[in-house]
Parts: sequence; structure tokens; C-alpha cells
Amino acid sequence: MSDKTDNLFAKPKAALPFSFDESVAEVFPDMIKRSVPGYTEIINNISKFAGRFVTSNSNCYDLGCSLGAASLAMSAGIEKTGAKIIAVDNSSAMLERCRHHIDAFKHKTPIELQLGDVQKISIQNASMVALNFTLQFIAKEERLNLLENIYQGLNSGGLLLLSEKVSFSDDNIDDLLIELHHQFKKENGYSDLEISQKRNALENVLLPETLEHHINRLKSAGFSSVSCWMQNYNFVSIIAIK
Ligand SMILES: C[S@@+](CC[C@H](N)C(=O)[O-])C[C@H]1O[C@@H](n2cnc3c(N)ncnc32)[C@H](O)[C@@H]1O
Ligand SMILES: O=C(O)C(=O)C[C@]1(C(=O)O)C=C[C@@H](O)C=C1
Repeated sequence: MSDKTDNLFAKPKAALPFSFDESVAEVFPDMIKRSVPGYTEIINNISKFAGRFVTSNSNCYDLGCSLGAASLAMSAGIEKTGAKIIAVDNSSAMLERCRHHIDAFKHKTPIELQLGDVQKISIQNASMVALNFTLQFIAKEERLNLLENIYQGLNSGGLLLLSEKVSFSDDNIDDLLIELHHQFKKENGYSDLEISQKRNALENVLLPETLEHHINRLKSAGFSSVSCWMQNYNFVSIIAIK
């Protein structure tokens, strides 16, 4: 089945803040692939990280799971027995579609879906946690608390994979990488109007921070080994090991 094309911002419309509602959930696979450079590569590598880090009889968490792409990737990569994946999202439109999406794919590790706020869940006996483009939607002052909660729920040697859209303290670099990201979107078929309307909708909703800020905060949360393992323009993916 092919993904439904994202044309949500194709016509001039009133500037409402971006939200993960039914209209976004319906086109999400197409939207994220055409909007985030390196997304497919990150998903493919989540399988590889799961193969290395997920231990027997432990839990894996996919926080802000949307349609469950990271959960399915973890499931595909897990080599140990008795693991369980817990996928959490606070958008009922996303979670409803996630259920169908996951059922449509074979997965060997059980995936439990939870409708809820990732800031309120309890994390226990975890060997891997994925925060794949979710932290950027949480209020900045609440991010350390969430990372500390993840850290305390991870077993020793456990992995947090954090992917984010980032900003740069150097204005020249920031402007250049935003322009290259917009060029990537144009090459993927988005018009100037779509790009600018979505940019306005994401203003004050998706709050990027610098890579250095993310790395320092992960260290403050307790993680001993932290590194960016992938960067595509202004999109990064970071690994943090307890
Ligand atoms: C960009 S999407 C994540 C993409 C997904 N992880 C993937 O790999 O395909 C962000 C998701 O985070 C969810 N989200 C944002 N804030 C949340 C919160 N406080 N609690 C739970 N989910 C949240 C949104 O509903 C949305 O589905
Ligand atoms: O389209 C953009 O500019 C984005 O920032 C992409 C982005 C993201 O990074 O989460 C924003 C919202 C949608 O969830 C999908 C992708």
C-alpha cells in the first residue's frame, strides 16, 4: 500500500499551530520521509542498535511513537528473547493508526501501545529507549526531567537514541543548513508556499536547541557515553549510554 501524499500546506490557509491531529496522522509516513533528511537511515539503524543493546527479558520504549516506525525497527533488530516494546504517544489519532500500522507488519517482539504523555510514564527495566524527533515538542524547561526519568529507568549499559531538529549558535551555519533543508524539501516536491506555511505552523511548537546543549544535558542527566552518530543538515541523531 503506498503512503497518502502530504499536501496539508499546499493551499493558503489560516496560520494555526502545528498539531498531530487526524489530518497529519493520515499523511505522516509521506510527510516525515519528505521532510526529514536521513529519517529512513535513522529508522534502519534503530534495528542495528536494538540488535546490540536490547537484552533478554527487558523493556524497550518508543516515546512519541507516531505510527510506530521505531518500534517496528526495534522489533526487527532484537536478537534476544523475552523483550517487550512499549510505544507511547499522546495523540489519539496517531495511536489509533499506529495500531493498524503495526498489525499490518510482522513483528516478532510484542508491542504494547499506551496513549499518554511521555513525561508521566514510568520507565522500568529498560535496555533501549527511542526518542525519535519527540523531545523537540516538549517544553524546554521540562526536558531534563524527562531525560532523568529515562536514565533512572534504563539498566546499566542501556541505550537512549535521541533524534532532533537542531539549531546552530553560528548564524551563518544556521541560515545555510535551514536553506539546505528547504532545498531538500523542494527536491521532494514541496512548494515554497508549503514550506513557508509549515515553517510558520511549527514556530513555537517545535523548539530546536543546539547539538552542544543536547549533549551537555544528557551528561547532566547522568549518561556517561554520549555522541552524535548522524547529522544531515539541521537534523541529528545522538546515542547516550548509561
Ligand atoms: C515527529 S513525531 C515522532 C516520529 C516517530 N518517533 C517516528 O520515528 O516515526 C512526534 C510525536 O511525538 C508525539 N508527542 C509529542 N509530545 C508528546 C508527549 N508529551 N507525550 C507523548 N507523545 C508526544 C506526537 O503526538 C507525535 O506523534
Ligand atoms: O518539516 C519540518 O520542517 C520538520 O521539522 C519536520 C518534522 C519533524 O522534525 O518532526 C516536523 C513535523 C512533522 O512531525 C514531521 C517532521
